[in-house]
Amino acid sequence: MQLSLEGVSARHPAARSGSAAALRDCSLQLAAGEAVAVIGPSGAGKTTLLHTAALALAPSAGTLRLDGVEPWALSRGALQRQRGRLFLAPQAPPLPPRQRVITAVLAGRLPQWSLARSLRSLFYPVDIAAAHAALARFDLADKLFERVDRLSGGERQRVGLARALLAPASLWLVDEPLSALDPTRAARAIDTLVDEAAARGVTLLASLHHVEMALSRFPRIVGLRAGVIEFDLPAAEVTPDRLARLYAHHEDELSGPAPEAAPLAPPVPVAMQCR
Ligand SMILES: Nc1ncnc2c1ncn2[C@@H]1O[C@H](COP(=O)(O)OP(=O)(O)OP(=O)(O)O)[C@@H](O)[C@H]1O
Repeated sequence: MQLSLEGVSARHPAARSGSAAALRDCSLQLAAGEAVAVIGPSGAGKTTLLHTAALALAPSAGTLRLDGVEPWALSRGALQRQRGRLFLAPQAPPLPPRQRVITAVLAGRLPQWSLARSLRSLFYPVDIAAAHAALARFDLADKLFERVDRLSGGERQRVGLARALLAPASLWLVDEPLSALDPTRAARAIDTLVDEAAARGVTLLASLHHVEMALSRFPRIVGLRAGVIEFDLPAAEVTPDRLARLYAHHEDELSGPAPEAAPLAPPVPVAMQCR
């Protein structure tokens, strides 16, 4: 899927109406199948950008297009269908605590299921093999029937990512997928996401705190600071000098969060595919 933002401004998903824009005059084009990482210091607007691209948040100015279509100009039903073509993995996946992992992962399929099938799957999970395979890609196959509230923060985060592999989406928007993962799991998780997106021809836009991981895994890097795109470059052209300017006064964030030490951000409201 192609994603196009032209002069887009937006408020943070948890902000009250009337508050200042967290994303300002942002223009960005992603071709179908492209993989792009967004980096920048805390508060730069990465979450706001991803939620805007995911149609969870209407721009306060500018134009957003998906495959040339302006979703916010469509009827409510058509907008909802466009949302069904996207997958947003928030920093803290909104997983109901008593839910089984299999149900949480199969929820990725909701946009393509009828109401009857969705309800049936709550009690008699369908496509157990697909859920198992998706979890296996994130080293969680043994957690298939575990309850979500018995998982660690890192495991919950990986369950949220495994959902992408079941979603009927052609654009994945992944917000800091590594914050609760140790370095080895973080590398495996990001490799899985990038590889699976490439294999499926899915467009991938991911925000990452871990700059080295972004530069080594993504061909194109967008640097965001104070709601403004500072650079949009091939990874090889993101020099230490550019990074120093992007992270000025936030130098401690340049090496990424300490593994396992970084708490998950509190969930922000997300427009979910619920029936
Ligand atoms: N709950 C809130 N209400 C209003 N404004 C907020 C709220 N949370 C954040 N903001 C504003 O939105 C800006 C962008 O926040 P956003 O979460 O999009 O940045 P980010 O780059 O994802 O940060 P982080 O890396 O810490 O997750 C912040 O600098 C702040 O000004």
